Amino acid sequence: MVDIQVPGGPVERSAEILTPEALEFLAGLHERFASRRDELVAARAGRRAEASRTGRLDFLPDTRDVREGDWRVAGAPEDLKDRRVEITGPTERKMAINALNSGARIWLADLEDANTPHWENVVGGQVNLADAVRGTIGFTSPEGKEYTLKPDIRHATIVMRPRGWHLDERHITFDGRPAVGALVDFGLYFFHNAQALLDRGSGPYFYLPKMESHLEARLWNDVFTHAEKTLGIAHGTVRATVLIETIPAAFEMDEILYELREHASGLNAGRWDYLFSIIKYFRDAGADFVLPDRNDVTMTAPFMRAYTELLVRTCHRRGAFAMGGMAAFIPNRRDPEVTEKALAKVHDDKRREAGDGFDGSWVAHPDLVSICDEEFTAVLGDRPNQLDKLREDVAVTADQLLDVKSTPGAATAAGLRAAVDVGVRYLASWLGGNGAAAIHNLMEDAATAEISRSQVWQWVRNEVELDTGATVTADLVREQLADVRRDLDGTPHLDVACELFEQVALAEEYPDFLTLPAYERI
Ligand SMILES: CC(=O)SCCNC(=O)CCNC(=O)[C@H](O)C(C)(C)COP(=O)(O)OP(=O)(O)OC[C@H]1O[C@@H](n2cnc3c(N)ncnc32)[C@H](O)[C@@H]1OP(=O)(O)O
Ligand SMILES: O=CC(=O)O
Ligand SMILES: [Mg+2]
Repeated sequence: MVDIQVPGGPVERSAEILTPEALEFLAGLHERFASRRDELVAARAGRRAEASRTGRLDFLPDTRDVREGDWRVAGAPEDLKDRRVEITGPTERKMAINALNSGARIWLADLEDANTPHWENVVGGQVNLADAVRGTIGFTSPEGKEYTLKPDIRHATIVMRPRGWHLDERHITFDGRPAVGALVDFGLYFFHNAQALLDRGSGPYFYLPKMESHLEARLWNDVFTHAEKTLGIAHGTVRATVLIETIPAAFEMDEILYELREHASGLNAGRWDYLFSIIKYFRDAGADFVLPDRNDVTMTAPFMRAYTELLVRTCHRRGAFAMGGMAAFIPNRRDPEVTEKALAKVHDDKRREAGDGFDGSWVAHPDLVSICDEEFTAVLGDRPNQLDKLREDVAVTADQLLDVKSTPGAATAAGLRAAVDVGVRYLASWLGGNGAAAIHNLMEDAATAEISRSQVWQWVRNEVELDTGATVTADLVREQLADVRRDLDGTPHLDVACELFEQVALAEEYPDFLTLPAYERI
């Protein structure tokens, strides 16, 4: 008998979610899969160190048969055939309703980049998802505004994103060991909703983040198969879209789809974590891997083009959906000038993706749904997707995926200041329970904040010279941090945010994820 404890204690409506049966189901997942997860996460460091030492990664020789073989992923269920617009957002109650009502085809219900895993958010997110699945979700704002699902419209199909493999959930323990965050998020959602979703003509659909190898995808596939069998749900009911958002995963797109082929729906070009991963992977590999200011690195940089072209090519060859990523520009309903610029940038981004062959893309805000829809509809016409656009013209090499040094742009003092400023502001927001925030009119979340702090770490390590002639040193960063702290005086959680920023941007030993030390502080 596994000893199941919930040190997180009761929160609003937790009794509906943390039922004895649901906890037993989680214990079963934990027993079967937690140690494999530990081994896979531990294996990441060795591969990373070797890539950094050699400055190389390559397609795997052992899986050539998979890359060259003729196989396809499972067909799409009806409500995943048209994915031209997907709105992402946290599972907070009001935003959940707004997302479902937004006109987007899909709502990526995010327990990951956009979520702080406060226990209230973890459980509250599951409460909101269960109500959303059943169509009963409602909310009254403190100002008295009523939110309900609009009648007579198609509500967005729910695709839930659990945490990545690296995070624990310490508010549930099994034999004294913290639960695996990803298994808690997946397990609770699947346990409570898989059958209810099927009864409504949908299904249990997932986005899978931050994987670094096809073996991690195999683990997810085994989790799905076990969960389906345990609850008597037909094998192959789950559909998963995998974010290709780490540099090693870009070398294993075929293999990842192959492992999940009975459950796979597609791949997504998660551009922000991808940039973070490249910096992280090659942070100590020398000047060839040093990127310019974050805002200079656009999707037209050669290495980003190589990545997205390869993703579309790989997906369509396998009958899988190729999903575009997030333009970080967001409108500001109080500032028409900001809004106009944001809309133009998002138009450009979605137009490029639709032209490249993507089947749909992400938006961060309801006011952007119509733009993404317009750009994809202009290319798709009456077709629900463009899986038939095979992109046989594309041939991408390892060198192209790793060609960071051809990225135009410069490392500037303003860029350094922005990285410190955004990093601290985001951490303060995250600590307060908001994992996504509008900062200087850009959407910031865990992935974009990872770029900021990793870039600072890399610039210090490589003694990068800025446009002003100054060399980036830990002392220079500390000066910037002191300025930012003065600017933000009075911001909730500022002291801890600054301490954390210093830790994740300047520690000699680079922390793998900023959310790991940050989780210790909530
Ligand atoms: C790298 C990646 O992983 S990207 C995916 C993860 N990131 C995300 O999902 C971020 C999603 N976006 C957001 O969280 C928000 O848009 C933010 C935090 C960036 C900005 O939010 P706000 O400051 O509230 O924006 P704003 O004030 O313009 O919102 C206007 C309305 O739109 C709603 N809204 C804004 N974004 C969303 C969204 N993504 N989903 C649903 N509703 C939304 C707000 O709740 C608000 O509703 P109301 O008028 O009923 O009060
Ligand atoms: O999850 C998406 C990303 O860009 O990161
Ligand atoms: Mg991401």
